[in-house]
Amino acid sequence: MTASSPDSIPAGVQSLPEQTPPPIHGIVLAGGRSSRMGTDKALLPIGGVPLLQRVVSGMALLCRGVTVIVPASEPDRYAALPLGPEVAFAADRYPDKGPLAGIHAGLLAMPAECDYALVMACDMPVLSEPLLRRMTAALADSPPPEAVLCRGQPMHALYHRRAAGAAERLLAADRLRLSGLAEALRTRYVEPPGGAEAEAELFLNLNTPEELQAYLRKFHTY
Ligand SMILES: Nc1nc2c(ncn2[C@@H]2O[C@H](COP(=O)(O)OP(=O)(O)OP(=O)(O)O)[C@@H](O)[C@H]2O)c(=O)[nH]1
Repeated sequence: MTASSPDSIPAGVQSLPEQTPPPIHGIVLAGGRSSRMGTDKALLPIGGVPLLQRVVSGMALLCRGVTVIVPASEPDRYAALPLGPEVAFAADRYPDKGPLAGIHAGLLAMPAECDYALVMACDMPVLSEPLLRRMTAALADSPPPEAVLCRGQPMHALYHRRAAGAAERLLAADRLRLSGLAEALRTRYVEPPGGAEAEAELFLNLNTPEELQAYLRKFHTY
């Protein structure tokens, strides 16, 4: 290539600019029974703010809009929380089928401008921008993945809106394991930033009073 050839890179530019990552919608699962916690996990006060509100605020900073997925029997469960105008609610279409039903409903409710969603659980207090960047970089693969998971973690993961079809087939067959969704898709796995030892902290979720107490003690967020 000569300096005057039509496809030459202009002087001073070392490489072509990186592709702009596609807009990512945020989906937060907030159904479920919280039976191990004994009280609604979404409303646990962390530093005085309900956990769902904290998760949603973090997602709103990183995502193009956020949808909270609630049980079909209680569509207004969190309507009183001040979650902000960019936050929508959608209800499960398969009641009482667990997180897979929440992912399915979320993917069907995505706005047209986004093809991928970041799926989080309302009981996961840690949202990692470096991990999200690593996952969105994987979307440039050819062919593009239908899901990007950090190791085998089905939450804090990206799913293409097309994954709703695979989720629907699994739900119809009553195959509710979340790992079944990643297995049914063209899934790309990435490593956690900070290495394998960072995984437990990144994917911390608060299921029991003991886990909540340990989290509050560690991060001083009473
Ligand atoms: N939309 C939706 N979200 C769900 C459903 N079941 C669980 N979730 C969410 O998925 C995430 C993981 O849920 P789990 O901890 O496995 O289940 P849980 O019912 O919340 O809690 P346990 O009763 O203690 O098992 C949490 O964010 C839940 O709010 C469901 O049926 N619908």
